Amino acid sequence: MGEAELSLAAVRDALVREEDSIVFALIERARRPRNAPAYAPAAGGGGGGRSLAEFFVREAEVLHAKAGHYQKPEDVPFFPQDLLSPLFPTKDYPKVLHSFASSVSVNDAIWKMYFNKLLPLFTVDGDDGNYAETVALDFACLKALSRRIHIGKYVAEVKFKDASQDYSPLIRAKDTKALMNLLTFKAVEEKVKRRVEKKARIFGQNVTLEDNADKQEGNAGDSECKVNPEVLSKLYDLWVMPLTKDVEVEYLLRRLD
Ligand SMILES: O=C(O)C(=O)C[C@]1(C(=O)O)C=C[C@@H](O)C=C1
Repeated sequence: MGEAELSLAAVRDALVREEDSIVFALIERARRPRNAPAYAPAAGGGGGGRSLAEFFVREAEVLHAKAGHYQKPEDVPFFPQDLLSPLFPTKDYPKVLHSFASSVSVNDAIWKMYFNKLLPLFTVDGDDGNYAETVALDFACLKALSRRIHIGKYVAEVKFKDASQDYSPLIRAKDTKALMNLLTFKAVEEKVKRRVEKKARIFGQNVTLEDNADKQEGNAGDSECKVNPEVLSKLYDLWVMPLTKDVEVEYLLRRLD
């Protein structure tokens, strides 16, 4: 995101676009059952006692970093300590955020939320043995969620630039609660929840060529959807938006350093 694109409308558009990636990633993961053994600490097998899921994400991030990923402040690795510099030339992205922006991360909270709370809500109990495919799908979900949530850094920068006279005293006073209130727009949050639920309903239905007046796009019953639309609204309400706001506050608290 460059300086010219840095307006609240543009950043909110970026958040809207990320909703599609999150909904599709969840739909893909929901094709597989829970597959609990993929998350249990593994004895042997080259994972050093880690679960297959953790092993996969660590190794995938090493590859992604070598290829030049994680250069932008919104692309935050889950295991930054393992990463090497890119092996290929990377583009210099315009630096529109404060220099500490890359170190703002809530990925530990995203990791716990995804595996402990979200996964049981949208996958069915069961084990089909497709563990490698399953953890690759988890990685896609984690990446999409993390990216969306860390775009909060840009939201915070725009809000600060637009009203630095309101934010600066709260930042100096380290008043986390007042900062949280100032950056919260309840009406926007309601719209976001309704929109993601609708996207899950539309993207998650089976599309056929049969002419059936009861089943026009957007009218599929929730039980026919590949991911229950209410899970999306809950995910955003309980975790995605609160974590985005945590990123915003964390960024703002250091904005005057
Ligand atoms: O759109 C904003 O103003 C944001 O800060 C983003 C967001 C969100 O996560 O979607 C978070 C806080 C606001 O209350 C509304 C929405």
